[in-house]
Amino acid sequence: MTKRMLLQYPPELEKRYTVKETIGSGGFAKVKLAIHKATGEKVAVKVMCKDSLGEDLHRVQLEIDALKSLSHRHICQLYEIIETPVLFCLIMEYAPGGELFDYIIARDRLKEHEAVKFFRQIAVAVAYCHSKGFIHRDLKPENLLLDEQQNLKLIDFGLASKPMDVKHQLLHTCCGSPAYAAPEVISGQPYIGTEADLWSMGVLLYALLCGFLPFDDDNTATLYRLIQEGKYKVPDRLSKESARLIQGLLQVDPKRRLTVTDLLTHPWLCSNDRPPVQPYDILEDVRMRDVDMDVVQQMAVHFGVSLSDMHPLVVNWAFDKYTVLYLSMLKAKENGKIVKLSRLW
Ligand SMILES: O=C(Nc1ccc2c(c1)CNCC2)c1ccc(F)cc1
Repeated sequence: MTKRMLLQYPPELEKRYTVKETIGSGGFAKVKLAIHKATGEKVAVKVMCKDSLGEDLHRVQLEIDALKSLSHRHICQLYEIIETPVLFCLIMEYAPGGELFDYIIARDRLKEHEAVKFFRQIAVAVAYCHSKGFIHRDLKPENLLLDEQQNLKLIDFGLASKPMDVKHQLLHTCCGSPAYAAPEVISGQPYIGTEADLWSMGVLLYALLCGFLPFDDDNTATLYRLIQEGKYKVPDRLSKESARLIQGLLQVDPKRRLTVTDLLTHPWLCSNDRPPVQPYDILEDVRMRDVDMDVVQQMAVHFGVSLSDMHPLVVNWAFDKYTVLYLSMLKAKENGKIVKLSRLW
């Protein structure tokens, strides 16, 4: 991060948000907590400095394209994009529970029933991404956040890819975190992204249930060998069903590996009289639902325009100040909060 960036945020950001402390910093991004002034709602602002992105600049475009296309209860919602000649600012849904990684560490490991709850959420989110033609390619507990209801939100599509044919198009880039990377990814062979994501989910499930990684070594070459051998210890305390699911995902041969459809119908996910995982309902995509005209009416008063002028600005879904206001108002409403918008004029 350059010093310069910390001193000045875009006026567009300062005008409508009160930027607070840093809540995360990854490779080429810093995440700040911010308050959306109009609604008082907390948001996360992912700030990326263009000139320090270098060849990663295209990854930001990939992440933006992915986030614009994805709308799901277990994917962190994009609210607004503010771009300047030097910065990208992605205003995202805030997840107050922080990273699943910290949640596991704090408990050493999860009890089976809690792992099932979380893993079902991850499985439906990944199935939805794949159905929309996106591969995540960096599935790990650090990229899964907890919201106020302790439900998971998937973040960080910075390594995502959208091959033309998500099921068959071969990918070549070796990326993601080594410990979660599939054997075919680290061996540099062309690979199918969906299959690689399913391997990562096997590593993730193992980490949830055991509190440590199946393949781990400080020496990267050794770690790669362990992954390619695909041999790992299964602690005795794991149930047979969960061990079988992990085995189905951690198949070195991607053609023998479970698919996300196998996953969604696996006994371990559909066990203990759990209802079968609901197929994605397109009404989950807020853009497919009827517009909440009460919210649009409040927005029209706020901006001092007519309802008929306000409506097209909302359904335009430009991820601008209208999108963030509409989505923040909906979220506040869902959480039972009454938001009184002040008049801007
Ligand atoms: O909400 C986020 N992070 C977050 C939120 C709360 C807390 C943390 C991170 C970490 N410390 C505990 C509290 C967040 C949201 C979107 C995103 F792209 C990246 C991060």
